[in-house]
Amino acid sequence: MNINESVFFREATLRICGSLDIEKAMQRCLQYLSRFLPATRLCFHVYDRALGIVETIAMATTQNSQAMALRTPLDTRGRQQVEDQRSFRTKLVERMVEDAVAGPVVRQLGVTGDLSGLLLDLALEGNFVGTVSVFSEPDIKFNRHHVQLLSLLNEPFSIALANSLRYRELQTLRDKLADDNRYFQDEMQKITGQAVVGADLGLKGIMDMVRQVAPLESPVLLLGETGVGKEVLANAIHNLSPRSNGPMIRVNCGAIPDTLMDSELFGHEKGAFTGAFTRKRGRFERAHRGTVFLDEIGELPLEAQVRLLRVIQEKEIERVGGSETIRIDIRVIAATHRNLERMLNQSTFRKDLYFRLRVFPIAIPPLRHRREDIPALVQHFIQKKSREMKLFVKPTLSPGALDRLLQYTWPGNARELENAIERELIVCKGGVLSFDDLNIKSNKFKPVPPPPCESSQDERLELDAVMAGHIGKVLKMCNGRVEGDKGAARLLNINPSTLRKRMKKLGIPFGRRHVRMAREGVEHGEKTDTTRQRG
Ligand SMILES: Nc1ncnc2c1ncn2[C@@H]1O[C@H](COP(=O)(O)OP(=O)(O)OP(=O)(O)O)[C@@H](O)[C@H]1O
Repeated sequence: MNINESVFFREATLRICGSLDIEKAMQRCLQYLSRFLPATRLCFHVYDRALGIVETIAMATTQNSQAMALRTPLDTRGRQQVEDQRSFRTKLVERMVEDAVAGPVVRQLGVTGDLSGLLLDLALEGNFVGTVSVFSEPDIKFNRHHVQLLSLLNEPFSIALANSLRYRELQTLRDKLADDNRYFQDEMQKITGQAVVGADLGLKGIMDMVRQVAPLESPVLLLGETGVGKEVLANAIHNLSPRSNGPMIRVNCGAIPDTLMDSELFGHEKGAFTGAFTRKRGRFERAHRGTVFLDEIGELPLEAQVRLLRVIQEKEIERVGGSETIRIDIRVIAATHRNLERMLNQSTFRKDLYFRLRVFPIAIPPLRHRREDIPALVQHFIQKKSREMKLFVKPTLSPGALDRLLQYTWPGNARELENAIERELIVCKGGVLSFDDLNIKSNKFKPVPPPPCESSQDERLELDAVMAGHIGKVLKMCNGRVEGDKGAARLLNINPSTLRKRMKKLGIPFGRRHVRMAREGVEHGEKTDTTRQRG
């Protein structure tokens, strides 16, 4: 047969390099080759020199093709033959079954019959990549002419095999990453999926709200002093939501330098700025199909607030230095210990963003207003810290220790309690915990110091106290009268029965009792506050 070698080369190359799907490429190529050679099978193999193992990574017939990882160990003779043949590029094997290398491979593949074979060692830029083998039809032998024809395809076969190996490696890495990801998500789940201590006591009302909002897509704004458990509740919302199998990505808005904010949140393309050596996905992109937890949202600079608003509204981002718009499916939970309303007035927080985030606000009370949670939190932290510190004997509390803990006002909330327990475990070396060092005397029943931030937390969080004080003042002005033209309800512009309900809830006496107390000069705001602090 007269063959135009350049046409043969071009057509075979187009087929073997025409698809990243190596199975498809091999089958198309074999179908073409079989017009010129008595070829029935085409295989790619790699050789592990250290182990003396031939791995067949794909095999095609003219009807089908499959990727595989079939490993054939060679005996000493086979290994020696591979070494001896290193300098040969193409080899004609008259009878495959009798060959020290091809024989075991053919048997491993389950191919029978008296076949001859062509083996072509593939090299790219001087490096050995693997081997391609072509099996003949039974009882038909390849000849020198076939060897020469197949040798023309060394380079395209090498490229195809190298690409396929790279692709396979990428897939393995991708599977491994996905597996790691699943593992870490599970581990995170174990850590973050922790029970919310106090869920049935001091945080009962809060947990009711969490359960209400968790199944929805609505943004949630968690408010509360530092260390009060905002992140714990953000995790609880995520874990109870339909997105619980997706990622929960936390962004500490106060910890990212302004200059890195955009690239951290939205990611960047390779070369977008000095030091951007690779493409990086931002936190929003990573949170796709999950939840993004924007902690310390009050710390976000104004410019970043504008961009955040756009992401929340349009659910799409652009990486820094990129032009592609990427759609993202995220649910947003934000948290802050700051007084956002005051920040609105000071124009340091955008109104539009505030109203977007504040769809479902949850204000978490400080620990001093839910002392009933302290015993369970103490046990929880003792267990957690003992585990972390690898203490095998569970430490116990000395008599009076719990009382001391209950009397303290915990300006740093659960986090401060956690730290106090860790400190005590270190000092007591895992023995009996007494908390003698806790400065309770000076702290006991003192007004709670404002948290270390520019806003007054108590002012916002003790809304009930403010409300009680205001209602008390108006009642005084109205001589204790609730209803009528000169009643407090009219001045407060609410329905009298609503006012009574609220007064009852806030513990404000009405009727004769109120008049008597007012005469005695009892301020409702103070009364409510003191009651709460001791409660
Ligand atoms: N109800 C709770 N149950 C179990 N652990 C809690 C609870 N509340 C707080 N903690 C623990 O206390 C520590 C502080 O909680 P967390 O980080 O959630 O507070 P935060 O309000 O987010 O603080 P910040 O405002 O400083 O970010 C964490 O170790 C957390 O696990």
